[in-house]
Amino acid sequence: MNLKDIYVLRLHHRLERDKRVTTHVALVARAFGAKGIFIHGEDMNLLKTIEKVKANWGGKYFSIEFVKNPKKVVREWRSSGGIVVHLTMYGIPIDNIIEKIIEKNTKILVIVGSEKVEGWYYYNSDYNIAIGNQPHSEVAALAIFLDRIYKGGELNIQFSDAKLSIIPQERGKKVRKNE
Ligand SMILES: C[S@@+](CC[C@H](N)C(=O)[O-])C[C@H]1O[C@@H](n2cnc3c(N)ncnc32)[C@H](O)[C@@H]1O
Repeated sequence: MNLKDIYVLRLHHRLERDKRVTTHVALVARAFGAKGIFIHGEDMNLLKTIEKVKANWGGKYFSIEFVKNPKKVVREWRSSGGIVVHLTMYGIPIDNIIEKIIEKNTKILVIVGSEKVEGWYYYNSDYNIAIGNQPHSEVAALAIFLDRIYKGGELNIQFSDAKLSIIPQERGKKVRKNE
């Protein structure tokens, strides 16, 4: 599967409160076909966790960048020709817009929030997209967005640099060590 130029911007990572959720956002981003993540904040434990996953399971290209100014990331993304998608329960249903986004065939920055998201992001994103209009989770929203973009193909991602690969089993666990 060819990966698209998709990056995630995780807003407002609070060290203690969000450490697990932001880690899960990054894990989903890598596993389901994003090329990297910008995290508003800094968290060296998160970095260590994701680097360890990359070292064992592959995807060394997957980038993690901690940023102090997420608005600058959005501005620069748009001025370099990419589109910005903000995932929010207040947005337009994904089914109404996904084909248009796929057709644009350009790089995508996907914004997910943590606590209340500032109005600025609603007005400076190209699309405010709802994954259903109920409140749920940034992890679920990102997973479903990537799944719609790749139409399910992301579930078959193979990382050519993986040291470990799973051999699927009906029961039990089988892991192969790659040369
Ligand atoms: C726990 S929610 C908090 C939302 C916050 N109350 C707000 O006003 O934006 C954290 C993030 O999950 C994502 N999210 C939650 N429900 C969503 C939905 N139905 N559709 C799209 N994204 C959603 C959004 O990115 C949101 O910023």
